[in-house]
Amino acid sequence: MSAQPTASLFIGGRPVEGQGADLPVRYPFTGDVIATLKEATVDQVAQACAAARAAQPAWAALAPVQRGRILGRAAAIILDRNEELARLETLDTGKPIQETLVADWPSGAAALEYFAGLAATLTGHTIPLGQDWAYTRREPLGVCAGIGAWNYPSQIACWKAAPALVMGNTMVFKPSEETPLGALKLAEIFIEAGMPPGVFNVVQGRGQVGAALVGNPDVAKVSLTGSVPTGRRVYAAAAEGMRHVTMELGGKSPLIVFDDANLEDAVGAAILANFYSSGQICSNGTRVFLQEGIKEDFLARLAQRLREVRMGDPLDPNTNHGPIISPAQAGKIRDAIAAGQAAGARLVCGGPGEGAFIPPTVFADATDDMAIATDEIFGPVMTALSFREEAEVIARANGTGFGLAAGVFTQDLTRAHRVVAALEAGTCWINTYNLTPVEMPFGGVKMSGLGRENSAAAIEHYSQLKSVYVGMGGVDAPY
Ligand SMILES: NC(=O)c1ccc[n+]([C@@H]2O[C@H](COP(=O)([O-])OP(=O)(O)OC[C@H]3O[C@@H](n4cnc5c(N)ncnc54)[C@H](O)[C@@H]3O)[C@@H](O)[C@H]2O)c1
Repeated sequence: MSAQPTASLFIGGRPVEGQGADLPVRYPFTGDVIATLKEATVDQVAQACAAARAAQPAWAALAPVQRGRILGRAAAIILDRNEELARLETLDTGKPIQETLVADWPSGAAALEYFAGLAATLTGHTIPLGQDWAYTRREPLGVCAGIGAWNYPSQIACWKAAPALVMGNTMVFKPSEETPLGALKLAEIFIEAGMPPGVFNVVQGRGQVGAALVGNPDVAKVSLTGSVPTGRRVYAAAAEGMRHVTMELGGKSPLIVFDDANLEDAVGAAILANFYSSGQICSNGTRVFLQEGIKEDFLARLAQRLREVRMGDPLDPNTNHGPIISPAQAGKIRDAIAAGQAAGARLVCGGPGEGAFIPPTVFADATDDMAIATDEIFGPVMTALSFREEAEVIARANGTGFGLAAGVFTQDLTRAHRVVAALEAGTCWINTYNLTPVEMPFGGVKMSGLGRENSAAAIEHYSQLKSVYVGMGGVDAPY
């Protein structure tokens, strides 16, 4: 099984071979090497940034509707080839094909379509000042660097490229070293859709290639999806050059289930909030707070439904739980499971699993200070905590440095909105979980990040305002 691309990088509208270290790409299910890429050297990162800088003025000078049209064509190509692209995404990530067919490229295409439509609506304001007046121009930032995580590689590339490009910026994108294949396809599709060379470039490599990109003097903005420790480093490096940032980082989000909730729906949401994509989702609600009266019923029903999980070959359409991205990540998840057991939490179901697979794992009777309740595991591990009262659960839900997402299950309308208003999280769900339509802003507060992706809000993070004061009369100088 091979997924070898034409070349490792994409610079100035064409595939270019990397001149750096080898980057083997393994299919997480078998561990087989399906492609061997080469990292970009620091010089090649600079070439990609120079190509993006050279392409930017002409790209920005197009009418917005022309840029939108190209993004729209790219979305149509993606949707047309969704099956082939989903297969590649499954090989790259190990995620079940039943997920990649609906959640990865289709979500990327939706972002391209959304921002394509928004393109022609982006305007400044006029400000009346009596005789004089002022206006604002919403202008691009220049070259934007995008850096991705491995869990949703193609979706992340599209979510970053769409608002950036539609605003007249150009981009150099570095996918995660674990999942380098999808972004190269996106670069090809953009060219096929009529995008000028140099508008979207791809470089490959590990953290130090990302660092070279962040520090490149041509780069005006950095948008990172990754962990909090990486986010801290990238934000600090970007600050050196006063670069704009968007930070989509990790979480340990609360999912609060009150005793009046529809139990079956809440159990379903807990499954989606913990085990979809083998739990490798930033916004997962991994601290599930259960009101005391329903705790045991909830856990019993959850364990029952989890028995129906089908782990196995990700390319089998019946498989709904795939392998973990890498042996290193599986090892970290197993360490977290062992720490939960050592700390005395009750293992309701699951456990360390075998090889690349870790089954849906549920801990109960945990306390807020256990590592399984404080640290992001980024795997299929849910921690159930019990609570008595609303004020108590709000305080405990907020008792974390993270603030990416949160969910509330209750039939009480006023309580749902009251609790959500009190939660320190950038993205909240009431009576559902983990839905991230392109129409809705997505992002975190506190250590989980800065800026927003998706929706018109994303445009603010890929543009800057120029204010223009227009004098309509004489100039009255003091001397
Ligand atoms: N908020 C979100 O939208 C979102 C979405 C998906 C994943 N995540 C988070 O991502 C993490 C998992 O992904 P990961 O393990 O790939 O994250 P990571 O932080 O290890 O790596 C993210 C990216 O940053 C690059 N990188 C590493 N060091 C760098 C440096 N010094 N300078 C520039 N780039 C550098 C990596 O090569 C990779 O491309 C989890 O914490 C998860 O919650 C967040």
